[in-house]
Amino acid sequence: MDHFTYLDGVMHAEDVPLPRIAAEVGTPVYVYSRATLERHARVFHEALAGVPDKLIAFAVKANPNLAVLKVLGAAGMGADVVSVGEMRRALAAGIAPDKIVFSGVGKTAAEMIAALEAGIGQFNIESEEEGVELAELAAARGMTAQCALRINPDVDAGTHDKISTGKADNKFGVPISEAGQIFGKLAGLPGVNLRGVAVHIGSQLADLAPLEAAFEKLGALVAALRGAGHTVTHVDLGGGLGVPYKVGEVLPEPAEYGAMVARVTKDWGVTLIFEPGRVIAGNAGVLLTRVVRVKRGIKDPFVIVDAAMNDLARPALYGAYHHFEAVEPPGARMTANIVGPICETGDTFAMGRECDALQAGDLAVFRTAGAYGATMASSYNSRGFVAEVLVDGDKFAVVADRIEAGAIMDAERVPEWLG
Ligand SMILES: Cc1ncc(COP(=O)(O)O)c(C=O)c1O
Ligand SMILES: N[C@@H](CCCC[NH3+])C(=O)O
Repeated sequence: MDHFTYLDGVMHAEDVPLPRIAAEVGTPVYVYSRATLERHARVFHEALAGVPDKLIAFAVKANPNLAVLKVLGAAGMGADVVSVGEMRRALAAGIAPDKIVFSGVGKTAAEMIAALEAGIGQFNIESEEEGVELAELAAARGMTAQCALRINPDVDAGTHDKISTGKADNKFGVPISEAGQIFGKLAGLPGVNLRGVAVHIGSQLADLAPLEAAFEKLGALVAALRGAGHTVTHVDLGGGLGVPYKVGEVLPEPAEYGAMVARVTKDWGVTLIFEPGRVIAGNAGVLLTRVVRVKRGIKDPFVIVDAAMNDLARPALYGAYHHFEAVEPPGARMTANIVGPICETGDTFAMGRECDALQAGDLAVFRTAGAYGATMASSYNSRGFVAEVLVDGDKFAVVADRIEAGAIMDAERVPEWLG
């Protein structure tokens, strides 16, 4: 049961001390553990031992760092991508095109053409309109796109509203009530081989019941489609398995998820596709930061760190909890507001949090930052982009350079007529 514990991975399983990384690379910096990424890939794979025919495609959006993708690709994973940019990254990391699945509600014609030309394994079509357009693009090129139809099963995943994707009023997939009719229409088009269905109901799921409900609905749909004379060979069950963010928090283990999937799908006779993101990368990374100063507050002091909402957006965006602790715990504790330097009150990681007693200059980490961390960074307040480091036993490498604060990008122009 140690797959996602906090105290191994970057902080303890690797031999490179975080203070050395801070000294050599500077802070803030994301630090990922190769050993933990590989272990999570293996644990997830082993959890699905009861599923004979499968593709596990890492959700690139969770962590598109090239080195991370390379580690996961070498561990046997394919890629779930939602843009041509993610597709290019997966390919550059050596992931074979036929192990790439393209999801997303707004694929442009240019993106679909690029993915057709790259020969990706499957398009997850999110609407009738998209299916018709893809069919035309493929047929015009004498190609056949391998496709699944993404279904919106109208199941409440019980997660944060902003990352729920399977309720009827969410923008994803086609309503399950119309799925049979839309499948029939698209299956008849030249240019597509509609070979299955797909579902993804949301992220950071703390309970298997909504997933099971969605999968049951999908199973019934597969039976109905076959009853109507369609061939169904592939079903994509998406991602969504949650991870613990709080010490001691208990979430469904991958093994429990795998057992449920094997039970629900045992008679389906299809290749199953999985798109895990957070469960693979979340607890394989931390955001390493330094305390700039501690400011007296009316109630609790403000611990001002050099990381901010532009580096780790989840607390500001979803009110998300990230465990915060000193790299070298002083023993003493304090209650503090943990904030970044950005000029918005939203740049707050935690209010009234009990944590290690920290002083200016101390190093600390936000845990569980390997997924939806660096990938959601921005340069707001002209802070530049955070660096990323991969640790592997007794060595480490910078795998994404810091873009310095206030850097003027090649892409930026001041028109001559401004004088
Ligand atoms: C289509 C799709 N697949 C996979 C994922 C990965 O989800 P998670 O990181 O929760 O496993 C997402 C994000 O929620 C998604 O939108
Ligand atoms: N960005 C979200 C997850 C979104 C999942 C993408 N479908 C998070 O940080 O929790």
